[in-house]
Amino acid sequence: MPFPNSPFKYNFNCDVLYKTNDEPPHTSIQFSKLENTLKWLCKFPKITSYRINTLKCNIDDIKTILQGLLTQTLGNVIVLKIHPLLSDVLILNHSYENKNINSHDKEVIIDPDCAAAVLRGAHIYAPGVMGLVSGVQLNDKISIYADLSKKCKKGFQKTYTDENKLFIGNGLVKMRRFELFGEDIKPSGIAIEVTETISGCPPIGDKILDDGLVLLQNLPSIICVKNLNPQPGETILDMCASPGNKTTHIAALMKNKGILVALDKTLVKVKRLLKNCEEFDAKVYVYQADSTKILDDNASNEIHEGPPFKSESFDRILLDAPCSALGKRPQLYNNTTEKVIKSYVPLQRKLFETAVNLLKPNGTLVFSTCTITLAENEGLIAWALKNFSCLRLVHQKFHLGSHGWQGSALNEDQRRLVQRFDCTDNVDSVGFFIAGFIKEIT
Ligand SMILES: C[S@@+](CC[C@H](N)C(=O)[O-])C[C@H]1O[C@@H](n2cnc3c(N)ncnc32)[C@H](O)[C@@H]1O
Repeated sequence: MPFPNSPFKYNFNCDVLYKTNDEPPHTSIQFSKLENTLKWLCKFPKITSYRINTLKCNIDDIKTILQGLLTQTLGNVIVLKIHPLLSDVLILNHSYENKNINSHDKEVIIDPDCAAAVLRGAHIYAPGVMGLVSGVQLNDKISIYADLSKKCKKGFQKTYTDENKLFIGNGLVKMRRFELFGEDIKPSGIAIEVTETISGCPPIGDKILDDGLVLLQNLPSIICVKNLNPQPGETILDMCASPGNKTTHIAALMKNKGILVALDKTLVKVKRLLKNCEEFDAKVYVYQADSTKILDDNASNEIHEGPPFKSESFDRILLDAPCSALGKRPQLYNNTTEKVIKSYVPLQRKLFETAVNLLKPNGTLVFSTCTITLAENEGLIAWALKNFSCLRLVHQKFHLGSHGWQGSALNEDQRRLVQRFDCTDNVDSVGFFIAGFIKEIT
Protein backbone atom coordinates (compact mmCIF):
# COMPACT_ATOMS: atom_id res chain seq x y z
CA MET A 1 0.00 0.00 0.00
CA PRO A 2 1.16 3.61 -0.47
CA PHE A 3 2.29 5.50 2.62
CA PRO A 4 -0.85 6.56 4.59
CA ASN A 5 -2.24 10.11 4.50
CA SER A 6 -3.76 10.17 7.96
CA PRO A 7 -3.05 8.27 11.18
CA PHE A 8 -6.61 8.55 12.47
CA LYS A 9 -9.00 5.63 12.56
CA TYR A 10 -12.05 7.82 13.14
CA ASN A 11 -12.79 10.93 11.13
CA PHE A 12 -13.38 13.95 13.31
CA ASN A 13 -14.28 17.50 12.59
CA CYS A 14 -11.06 19.39 11.89
CA ASP A 15 -12.25 22.12 14.28
CA VAL A 16 -10.93 19.91 17.05
CA LEU A 17 -7.42 20.78 15.86
CA TYR A 18 -7.98 24.37 14.79
CA LYS A 19 -10.15 26.04 17.40
CA THR A 20 -10.12 26.54 21.14
CA ASN A 21 -12.67 24.81 23.36
CA ASP A 22 -14.36 28.18 24.03
CA GLU A 23 -14.86 29.31 20.42
CA PRO A 24 -17.79 28.72 18.07
CA PRO A 25 -16.94 26.50 15.08
CA HIS A 26 -14.84 28.15 12.37
CA THR A 27 -16.30 28.44 8.92
CA SER A 28 -13.09 29.25 7.10
CA ILE A 29 -10.78 26.37 7.95
CA GLN A 30 -8.53 25.61 5.01
CA PHE A 31 -8.92 21.93 4.41
CA SER A 32 -5.57 21.80 2.60
CA LYS A 33 -3.98 22.82 5.92
CA LEU A 34 -5.60 19.84 7.61
CA GLU A 35 -4.52 17.51 4.81
CA ASN A 36 -0.90 18.69 5.07
CA THR A 37 -0.92 18.26 8.83
CA LEU A 38 -2.30 14.73 8.69
CA LYS A 39 0.19 13.65 6.02
CA TRP A 40 3.03 15.21 8.01
CA LEU A 41 2.00 13.27 11.12
CA CYS A 42 2.33 9.98 9.23
CA LYS A 43 5.75 10.85 7.82
CA PHE A 44 9.01 10.16 9.65
CA PRO A 45 11.19 13.12 10.65
CA LYS A 46 14.35 13.51 8.60
CA ILE A 47 16.43 14.39 11.61
CA THR A 48 17.47 12.31 14.61
CA SER A 49 18.94 14.00 17.68
CA TYR A 50 20.88 12.61 20.62
CA ARG A 51 21.29 14.51 23.86
CA ILE A 52 24.56 13.82 25.63
CA ASN A 53 24.40 13.50 29.41
CA THR A 54 27.02 16.06 30.40
CA LEU A 55 26.97 14.75 33.98
CA LYS A 56 28.64 11.56 32.80
CA CYS A 57 30.53 12.20 29.58
CA ASN A 58 31.62 14.73 27.00
CA ILE A 59 30.21 15.23 23.55
CA ASP A 60 33.41 14.72 21.56
CA ASP A 61 33.99 11.24 23.02
CA ILE A 62 30.39 10.22 22.39
CA LYS A 63 30.51 11.61 18.86
CA THR A 64 33.50 9.39 18.10
CA ILE A 65 31.79 6.28 19.56
CA LEU A 66 28.49 6.91 17.78
CA GLN A 67 30.11 7.74 14.46
CA GLY A 68 32.02 4.45 14.79
CA LEU A 69 28.75 2.59 15.33
CA LEU A 70 27.18 4.28 12.32
CA THR A 71 30.08 3.53 10.06
CA GLN A 72 30.03 -0.08 11.23
CA THR A 73 26.28 -0.34 10.51
CA LEU A 74 25.96 1.68 7.31
CA GLY A 75 29.37 2.57 5.95
CA ASN A 76 30.18 6.27 5.70
CA VAL A 77 26.76 7.32 4.43
CA ILE A 78 25.68 9.38 7.43
CA VAL A 79 27.74 11.97 9.27
CA LEU A 80 26.99 12.92 12.85
CA LYS A 81 27.31 16.62 13.73
CA ILE A 82 27.26 18.69 16.89
CA HIS A 83 24.18 20.94 16.70
CA PRO A 84 25.34 24.49 15.85
CA LEU A 85 23.25 26.03 18.68
CA LEU A 86 23.04 23.21 21.21
CA SER A 87 26.42 22.15 22.55
CA ASP A 88 25.07 18.95 24.19
CA VAL A 89 23.27 17.65 21.11
CA LEU A 90 24.39 15.46 18.20
CA ILE A 91 22.29 15.39 15.06
CA LEU A 92 21.91 13.10 12.12
CA ASN A 93 20.28 14.19 8.89
CA HIS A 94 19.02 11.22 6.95
CA SER A 95 17.22 13.20 4.34
CA TYR A 96 17.24 10.45 1.74
CA GLU A 97 14.51 7.88 1.70
CA ASN A 98 15.43 4.29 1.00
CA LYS A 99 12.63 3.94 -1.53
CA ASN A 100 14.43 1.38 -3.63
CA ILE A 101 15.27 -1.25 -1.05
CA ASN A 102 14.33 -4.74 -2.20
CA SER A 103 12.03 -6.96 -0.19
CA HIS A 104 12.66 -10.61 0.73
CA ASP A 105 10.22 -13.55 0.39
CA LYS A 106 9.86 -14.19 4.12
CA GLU A 107 7.90 -11.69 6.17
CA VAL A 108 7.24 -10.51 9.68
CA ILE A 109 4.11 -8.49 10.57
CA ILE A 110 4.40 -5.89 13.33
CA ASP A 111 1.93 -3.57 15.01
CA PRO A 112 1.81 0.11 13.94
CA ASP A 113 3.42 1.51 17.12
CA CYS A 114 6.33 -0.87 16.78
CA ALA A 115 6.58 0.13 13.09
CA ALA A 116 6.75 3.81 14.05
CA ALA A 117 9.65 3.05 16.42
CA VAL A 118 11.43 1.04 13.71
CA LEU A 119 11.15 3.98 11.30
CA ARG A 120 12.95 6.05 13.98
CA GLY A 121 15.82 3.61 14.39
CA ALA A 122 14.64 0.91 16.82
CA HIS A 123 14.98 -2.83 16.40
CA ILE A 124 11.86 -5.00 16.69
CA TYR A 125 11.17 -6.22 20.21
CA ALA A 126 9.21 -9.43 20.70
CA PRO A 127 5.92 -7.89 21.98
CA GLY A 128 5.56 -5.86 18.74
CA VAL A 129 5.56 -8.97 16.51
CA MET A 130 2.09 -10.04 15.36
CA GLY A 131 2.85 -12.58 12.67
CA LEU A 132 5.88 -14.49 11.42
CA VAL A 133 5.76 -16.91 8.50
CA SER A 134 6.43 -20.50 9.51
CA GLY A 135 9.77 -22.12 8.84
CA VAL A 136 12.03 -19.12 9.46
CA GLN A 137 15.43 -19.83 10.99
CA LEU A 138 17.77 -17.67 13.06
CA ASN A 139 19.55 -15.01 10.97
CA ASP A 140 17.24 -15.48 7.96
CA LYS A 141 16.78 -12.27 5.98
CA ILE A 142 13.22 -11.09 6.40
CA SER A 143 10.99 -8.23 5.22
CA ILE A 144 9.12 -6.13 7.74
CA TYR A 145 5.50 -5.05 7.24
CA ALA A 146 3.30 -2.88 9.45
CA ASP A 147 -0.30 -4.01 9.94
CA LEU A 148 -2.07 -0.67 9.63
CA SER A 149 -5.54 -2.23 9.97
CA LYS A 150 -4.57 -3.81 13.29
CA LYS A 151 -6.39 -6.95 12.16
CA CYS A 152 -3.52 -9.45 12.19
CA LYS A 153 -4.01 -12.08 14.89
CA LYS A 154 -1.08 -12.73 17.24
CA GLY A 155 0.85 -15.75 16.00
CA PHE A 156 -0.30 -15.54 12.35
CA GLN A 157 1.94 -17.84 10.30
CA LYS A 158 1.06 -17.33 6.62
CA THR A 159 1.71 -14.50 4.20
CA TYR A 160 -0.55 -11.67 5.35
CA THR A 161 -2.75 -10.33 2.55
CA ASP A 162 -4.54 -7.36 4.19
CA GLU A 163 -4.64 -4.32 1.88
CA ASN A 164 -3.29 -2.07 4.66
CA LYS A 165 0.00 -3.89 4.96
CA LEU A 166 2.89 -1.46 4.59
CA PHE A 167 6.46 -2.46 3.71
CA ILE A 168 8.84 -0.61 6.01
CA GLY A 169 12.20 -2.36 5.71
CA ASN A 170 14.31 -5.50 6.16
CA GLY A 171 16.03 -7.29 9.00
CA LEU A 172 17.51 -10.50 10.40
CA VAL A 173 15.55 -13.02 12.45
CA LYS A 174 16.72 -13.27 16.07
CA MET A 175 13.80 -15.22 17.58
CA ARG A 176 11.82 -18.11 16.12
CA ARG A 177 8.09 -18.76 16.27
CA PHE A 178 8.22 -21.09 19.28
CA GLU A 179 10.05 -18.37 21.25
CA LEU A 180 7.49 -15.71 20.30
CA PHE A 181 4.05 -17.26 20.41
CA GLY A 182 2.27 -19.61 22.78
CA GLU A 183 -0.10 -19.52 25.72
CA ASP A 184 2.49 -19.31 28.50
CA ILE A 185 5.05 -17.33 26.57
CA LYS A 186 5.71 -13.69 27.47
CA PRO A 187 8.57 -12.96 25.09
CA SER A 188 11.03 -10.13 25.54
CA GLY A 189 14.18 -8.92 23.78
CA ILE A 190 15.00 -8.26 20.16
CA ALA A 191 13.03 -10.50 17.79
CA ILE A 192 14.22 -8.92 14.53
CA GLU A 193 17.41 -6.94 14.11
CA VAL A 194 16.57 -4.20 11.64
CA THR A 195 19.13 -3.68 8.88
CA GLU A 196 17.46 -1.05 6.65
CA THR A 197 14.22 0.92 6.56
CA ILE A 198 12.36 3.18 4.14
CA SER A 199 13.01 6.13 6.49
CA GLY A 200 16.79 5.93 6.14
CA CYS A 201 17.13 6.32 9.90
CA PRO A 202 20.03 4.13 11.05
CA PRO A 203 19.03 1.29 13.39
CA ILE A 204 21.32 2.21 16.27
CA GLY A 205 18.83 3.79 18.66
CA ASP A 206 18.61 1.05 21.24
CA LYS A 207 22.28 0.20 21.48
CA ILE A 208 23.12 3.46 23.15
CA LEU A 209 20.21 3.96 25.50
CA ASP A 210 21.07 1.67 28.40
CA ASP A 211 23.80 3.39 30.34
CA GLY A 212 22.58 6.95 30.82
CA LEU A 213 25.27 8.47 28.60
CA VAL A 214 23.10 9.44 25.66
CA LEU A 215 19.39 9.89 25.09
CA LEU A 216 17.62 9.71 21.77
CA GLN A 217 15.52 12.84 22.33
CA ASN A 218 13.57 15.03 19.92
CA LEU A 219 14.91 18.55 19.34
CA PRO A 220 11.78 20.37 20.62
CA SER A 221 12.04 18.56 23.98
CA ILE A 222 15.67 19.57 24.28
CA ILE A 223 14.91 23.18 23.36
CA CYS A 224 12.12 23.28 25.91
CA VAL A 225 14.58 22.70 28.79
CA LYS A 226 17.18 25.04 27.26
CA ASN A 227 14.55 27.78 27.37
CA LEU A 228 13.76 26.99 31.00
CA ASN A 229 17.45 27.87 31.46
CA PRO A 230 18.07 26.06 34.79
CA GLN A 231 21.01 27.38 36.82
CA PRO A 232 23.16 25.65 39.45
CA GLY A 233 21.96 26.42 42.99
CA GLU A 234 18.34 27.17 42.07
CA THR A 235 15.15 25.53 43.33
CA ILE A 236 13.30 24.02 40.38
CA LEU A 237 10.08 22.01 39.95
CA ASP A 238 9.25 19.59 37.14
CA MET A 239 5.50 19.11 37.65
CA CYS A 240 4.73 16.26 35.24
CA ALA A 241 8.06 14.58 34.96
CA SER A 242 7.95 10.90 34.02
CA PRO A 243 9.83 9.28 32.29
CA GLY A 244 12.25 12.06 33.16
CA ASN A 245 13.74 12.91 29.78
CA LYS A 246 13.51 16.61 30.61
CA THR A 247 14.20 16.14 34.35
CA THR A 248 17.59 14.57 33.66
CA HIS A 249 18.41 17.42 31.29
CA ILE A 250 17.46 20.00 33.94
CA ALA A 251 19.73 18.21 36.45
CA ALA A 252 22.60 18.27 33.96
CA LEU A 253 22.20 22.01 33.31
CA MET A 254 22.05 22.61 37.10
CA LYS A 255 25.25 20.54 37.36
CA ASN A 256 23.42 18.64 40.14
CA LYS A 257 23.67 21.74 42.35
CA GLY A 258 20.53 23.13 43.99
CA ILE A 259 17.14 21.52 44.56
CA LEU A 260 15.33 19.80 41.71
CA VAL A 261 11.94 18.28 42.57
CA ALA A 262 10.21 16.02 40.02
CA LEU A 263 6.63 14.82 40.41
CA ASP A 264 4.33 12.44 38.62
CA LYS A 265 0.84 11.25 39.45
CA THR A 266 1.20 7.56 38.67
CA LEU A 267 3.23 5.11 40.75
CA VAL A 268 4.58 3.04 37.85
CA LYS A 269 5.66 6.22 36.13
CA VAL A 270 7.36 7.44 39.30
CA LYS A 271 9.33 4.20 39.42
CA ARG A 272 10.43 4.71 35.83
CA LEU A 273 11.39 8.30 36.59
CA LEU A 274 13.48 7.20 39.59
CA LYS A 275 15.25 4.55 37.52
CA ASN A 276 16.11 7.04 34.77
CA CYS A 277 17.37 9.66 37.22
CA GLU A 278 19.58 7.02 38.81
CA GLU A 279 20.89 5.84 35.44
CA PHE A 280 21.69 9.42 34.42
CA ASP A 281 23.35 10.23 37.79
CA ALA A 282 20.82 13.06 38.15
CA LYS A 283 20.31 14.40 41.67
CA VAL A 284 16.54 14.74 41.83
CA TYR A 285 13.97 14.60 44.63
CA VAL A 286 11.27 12.41 43.10
CA TYR A 287 7.74 12.11 44.55
CA GLN A 288 4.41 10.66 43.54
CA ALA A 289 1.85 13.48 43.59
CA ASP A 290 -1.12 14.95 41.80
CA SER A 291 0.39 18.29 40.83
CA THR A 292 -3.01 20.02 40.90
CA LYS A 293 -2.97 19.46 44.69
CA ILE A 294 0.52 20.39 45.83
CA LEU A 295 -0.06 23.97 46.99
CA ASP A 296 -0.55 24.61 50.72
CA ASP A 297 0.49 27.85 52.39
CA ASN A 298 0.44 26.10 55.78
CA ALA A 299 3.02 23.53 54.68
CA SER A 300 5.82 23.19 57.23
CA ASN A 301 8.08 20.75 55.36
CA GLU A 302 11.28 21.63 53.50
CA ILE A 303 10.94 21.79 49.72
CA HIS A 304 13.22 18.78 49.13
CA GLU A 305 10.95 16.72 51.43
CA GLY A 306 8.27 16.89 48.74
CA PRO A 307 4.76 18.36 48.46
CA PRO A 308 2.81 20.24 49.60
CA PHE A 309 4.66 23.48 48.89
CA LYS A 310 3.98 27.07 49.88
CA SER A 311 3.26 29.76 47.28
CA GLU A 312 6.33 31.29 45.65
CA SER A 313 8.64 28.35 46.41
CA PHE A 314 10.37 27.83 43.06
CA ASP A 315 12.77 29.82 40.87
CA ARG A 316 11.75 27.91 37.75
CA ILE A 317 8.94 25.54 36.92
CA LEU A 318 8.51 23.23 33.95
CA LEU A 319 4.92 22.27 33.15
CA ASP A 320 5.26 19.69 30.41
CA ALA A 321 1.56 19.05 30.49
CA PRO A 322 -0.40 15.86 29.92
CA CYS A 323 -1.95 16.40 26.49
CA SER A 324 -3.58 14.71 23.52
CA ALA A 325 -0.04 13.82 22.29
CA LEU A 326 -0.90 14.21 18.62
CA GLY A 327 2.61 15.40 17.79
CA LYS A 328 4.27 12.00 17.73
CA ARG A 329 5.86 11.21 14.35
CA PRO A 330 5.55 9.01 12.50
CA GLN A 331 2.06 8.08 13.63
CA LEU A 332 0.62 5.22 11.61
CA TYR A 333 -2.50 4.39 13.62
CA ASN A 334 -4.38 6.45 16.18
CA ASN A 335 -7.85 5.55 17.43
CA THR A 336 -8.33 8.62 19.59
CA THR A 337 -11.65 10.45 19.53
CA GLU A 338 -12.77 14.08 19.51
CA LYS A 339 -13.98 13.67 23.11
CA VAL A 340 -10.58 12.45 24.33
CA ILE A 341 -8.71 15.21 22.49
CA LYS A 342 -10.93 17.84 24.08
CA SER A 343 -10.61 16.41 27.59
CA TYR A 344 -7.14 17.77 28.45
CA VAL A 345 -7.71 21.52 28.64
CA PRO A 346 -9.43 21.58 32.09
CA LEU A 347 -6.56 19.56 33.64
CA GLN A 348 -3.96 21.76 31.93
CA ARG A 349 -5.64 24.88 33.35
CA LYS A 350 -5.60 23.47 36.91
CA LEU A 351 -1.94 22.51 36.63
CA PHE A 352 -1.11 25.90 35.16
CA GLU A 353 -2.85 27.78 37.97
CA THR A 354 -0.90 25.75 40.55
CA ALA A 355 2.35 26.49 38.71
CA VAL A 356 1.71 30.25 38.73
CA ASN A 357 1.11 30.19 42.50
CA LEU A 358 4.24 28.14 43.19
CA LEU A 359 6.50 30.39 41.15
CA LYS A 360 8.62 33.06 42.88
CA PRO A 361 8.34 36.66 41.69
CA ASN A 362 10.73 37.05 38.75
CA GLY A 363 10.64 33.28 38.33
CA THR A 364 10.43 31.49 34.97
CA LEU A 365 7.62 29.16 33.92
CA VAL A 366 7.84 27.07 30.77
CA PHE A 367 4.67 25.45 29.47
CA SER A 368 4.93 22.77 26.81
CA THR A 369 2.91 20.05 25.13
CA CYS A 370 3.68 17.38 22.56
CA THR A 371 0.53 18.05 20.62
CA ILE A 372 -0.62 20.34 17.84
CA THR A 373 -4.17 21.38 18.76
CA LEU A 374 -4.93 25.09 19.06
CA ALA A 375 -6.96 24.58 22.24
CA GLU A 376 -4.14 22.96 24.23
CA ASN A 377 -1.50 25.38 22.96
CA GLU A 378 -2.29 28.96 21.84
CA GLY A 379 -5.74 28.61 23.48
CA LEU A 380 -4.23 27.70 26.84
CA ILE A 381 -1.77 30.60 26.62
CA ALA A 382 -4.53 33.07 25.72
CA TRP A 383 -6.53 31.83 28.74
CA ALA A 384 -3.45 32.18 30.99
CA LEU A 385 -2.71 35.75 29.87
CA LYS A 386 -6.33 36.71 30.49
CA ASN A 387 -6.44 35.17 33.97
CA PHE A 388 -2.97 35.88 35.43
CA SER A 389 -2.06 39.52 35.03
CA CYS A 390 1.27 38.85 36.80
CA LEU A 391 2.49 36.77 33.84
CA ARG A 392 4.49 38.16 30.95
CA LEU A 393 5.03 36.04 27.86
CA VAL A 394 8.74 36.23 27.00
CA HIS A 395 11.04 35.74 24.04
CA GLN A 396 12.62 32.29 23.89
CA LYS A 397 16.38 32.31 23.35
CA PHE A 398 16.22 28.99 21.50
CA HIS A 399 13.44 29.48 18.97
CA LEU A 400 13.67 27.00 16.10
CA GLY A 401 9.97 26.33 15.61
CA SER A 402 7.41 28.43 13.77
CA HIS A 403 5.19 31.08 15.37
CA GLY A 404 1.77 30.40 16.86
CA TRP A 405 -1.14 29.72 14.55
CA GLN A 406 -3.35 32.51 13.32
CA GLY A 407 -6.80 32.51 14.83
CA SER A 408 -8.57 34.29 17.61
CA ALA A 409 -6.49 32.87 20.46
CA LEU A 410 -3.37 35.11 20.43
CA ASN A 411 -2.52 38.47 18.86
CA GLU A 412 0.34 38.91 16.38
CA ASP A 413 2.93 39.92 19.02
CA GLN A 414 2.02 37.05 21.30
CA ARG A 415 2.13 34.57 18.42
CA ARG A 416 5.73 35.57 17.75
CA LEU A 417 6.75 34.70 21.32
CA VAL A 418 5.40 31.14 21.36
CA GLN A 419 6.97 28.41 19.29
CA ARG A 420 5.28 25.62 17.50
CA PHE A 421 6.85 22.59 15.86
CA ASP A 422 4.60 21.32 13.09
CA CYS A 423 4.46 21.02 9.31
CA THR A 424 5.06 24.79 8.97
CA ASP A 425 8.52 24.81 10.59
CA ASN A 426 11.97 24.12 9.09
CA VAL A 427 13.05 21.62 11.71
CA ASP A 428 11.06 18.55 10.59
CA SER A 429 10.85 16.97 14.03
CA VAL A 430 7.85 15.91 16.11
CA GLY A 431 4.81 18.14 16.85
CA PHE A 432 5.43 20.28 19.92
CA PHE A 433 4.59 23.64 21.49
CA ILE A 434 6.53 25.83 23.95
CA ALA A 435 5.69 29.08 25.74
CA GLY A 436 7.83 30.84 28.34
CA PHE A 437 6.66 33.27 31.03
CA ILE A 438 8.17 35.49 33.69
CA LYS A 439 6.13 36.22 36.81
CA GLU A 440 6.31 39.98 37.30
CA ILE A 441 7.05 41.44 40.73
CA THR A 442 3.81 43.12 41.78
C1 LIG B 1 3.94 14.68 28.67
S1 LIG B 1 4.21 13.53 29.94
C2 LIG B 1 5.68 14.14 30.66
C3 LIG B 1 6.94 13.82 29.90
C4 LIG B 1 8.18 14.23 30.68
N1 LIG B 1 8.16 15.62 31.03
C5 LIG B 1 9.45 13.94 29.88
O1 LIG B 1 9.93 14.80 29.16
O2 LIG B 1 9.98 12.83 30.00
C6 LIG B 1 3.01 13.98 31.12
C7 LIG B 1 3.13 13.25 32.44
O3 LIG B 1 2.20 13.89 33.32
C8 LIG B 1 1.75 12.94 34.25
N2 LIG B 1 0.52 13.49 34.86
C9 LIG B 1 -0.74 13.52 34.38
N3 LIG B 1 -1.56 14.15 35.25
C10 LIG B 1 -0.79 14.55 36.29
C11 LIG B 1 -1.05 15.25 37.50
N4 LIG B 1 -2.28 15.67 37.81
N5 LIG B 1 -0.03 15.47 38.34
C12 LIG B 1 1.23 15.03 38.06
N6 LIG B 1 1.54 14.37 36.92
C13 LIG B 1 0.53 14.12 36.05
C14 LIG B 1 1.56 11.68 33.41
O4 LIG B 1 1.61 10.54 34.24
C15 LIG B 1 2.74 11.78 32.43
O5 LIG B 1 3.82 11.02 32.91
